[in-house]
Amino acid sequence: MTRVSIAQVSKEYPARGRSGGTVTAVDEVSIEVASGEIHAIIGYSGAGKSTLLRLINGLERVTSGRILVGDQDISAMRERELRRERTGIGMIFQHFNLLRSRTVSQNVAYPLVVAGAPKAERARRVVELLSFVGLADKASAYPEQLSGGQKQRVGIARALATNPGVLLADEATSALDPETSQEVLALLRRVNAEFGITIILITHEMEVVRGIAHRVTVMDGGRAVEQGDVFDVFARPQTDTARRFVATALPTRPDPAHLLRLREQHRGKLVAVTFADGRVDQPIVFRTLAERGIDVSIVHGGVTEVGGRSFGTLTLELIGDELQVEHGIAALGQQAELEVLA
Ligand SMILES: Nc1ncnc2c1ncn2[C@@H]1O[C@H](COP(=O)(O)OP(=O)(O)OP(=O)(O)O)[C@@H](O)[C@H]1O
Repeated sequence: MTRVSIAQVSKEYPARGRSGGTVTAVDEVSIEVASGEIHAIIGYSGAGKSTLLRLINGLERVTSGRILVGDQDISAMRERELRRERTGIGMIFQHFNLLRSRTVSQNVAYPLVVAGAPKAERARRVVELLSFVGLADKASAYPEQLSGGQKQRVGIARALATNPGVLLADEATSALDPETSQEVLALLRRVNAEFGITIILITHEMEVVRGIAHRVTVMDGGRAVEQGDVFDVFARPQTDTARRFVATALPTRPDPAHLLRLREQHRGKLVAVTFADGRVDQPIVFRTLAERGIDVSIVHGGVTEVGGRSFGTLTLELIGDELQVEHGIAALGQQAELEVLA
């Protein structure tokens, strides 16, 4: 069980091409990752995610700020101490980074060889890990004989070999098809649940965050622009970046051009109902309207779930007696966030 504390961390690089200038890849970022938490760092390309991950395992050194992994101050360590500390930090990669000339067993054993573990212990651990990731029958296979999902399972087994307290995942499912991605995410959930391993994953995929993370940090331009429980951040995004991510997972409000088209096609009252606190669910909304004899159709939007709580925005067309529709809207306004669009 290991917590990770990132405090006011910045990383500057010399600007490529220009002399004297610097690029701030990570800008005063603070993230507290509790022991046993799955924390997603989401952002577009160039946001600084990979740099931050490399700072956590000490592959890059901070320009300022402090990073604690457990009680160890990664940002202050010398290279030799760091090498030892890294056995407590596993890492998996988008393109798996397996050794092509070694078998699955040898790949998984590799960190144990580096750590100087005795042969018998290595053999025992490899069997245990391959069975955990469901690849016991592939021990003697070579990476090129495996599917992408199987390669990532080997990557996960290898990352767990030295019993790390923290696992860093760098776009671990980005190279996989959606179904295989879900299988790998399910395996990571088991890694977290069965071993209590803290997981920090970077991704540009909203589905990954929704599917696995407890908490999320949204990065933009090197800064952490939004942070919190996944449900809270996605149900009420505060920044454009977070809003754009939510919109990739489900259609939200119609934009003005779309609203014009909806108005042409639908003669009833158009209202947008937002489910954002996890309490109000769809049956309540539809019942409230049906009780007043109002016909309802969903004309746009979507609702999804995080941790069993639903959020999203539905644009509804309400048709019925004018007064009843007004009453319905008033009643609904007591229960959910509602905006009359037309
Ligand atoms: N070694 C380096 N030297 C100079 N600039 C760098 C270096 N590494 C990263 N950068 C710059 O820092 C910024 C953040 O890059 P980083 O790779 O961390 O972002 P990212 O969010 O992981 O994006 P991607 O998903 O595309 O890798 C970018 O502007 C990048 O060009």
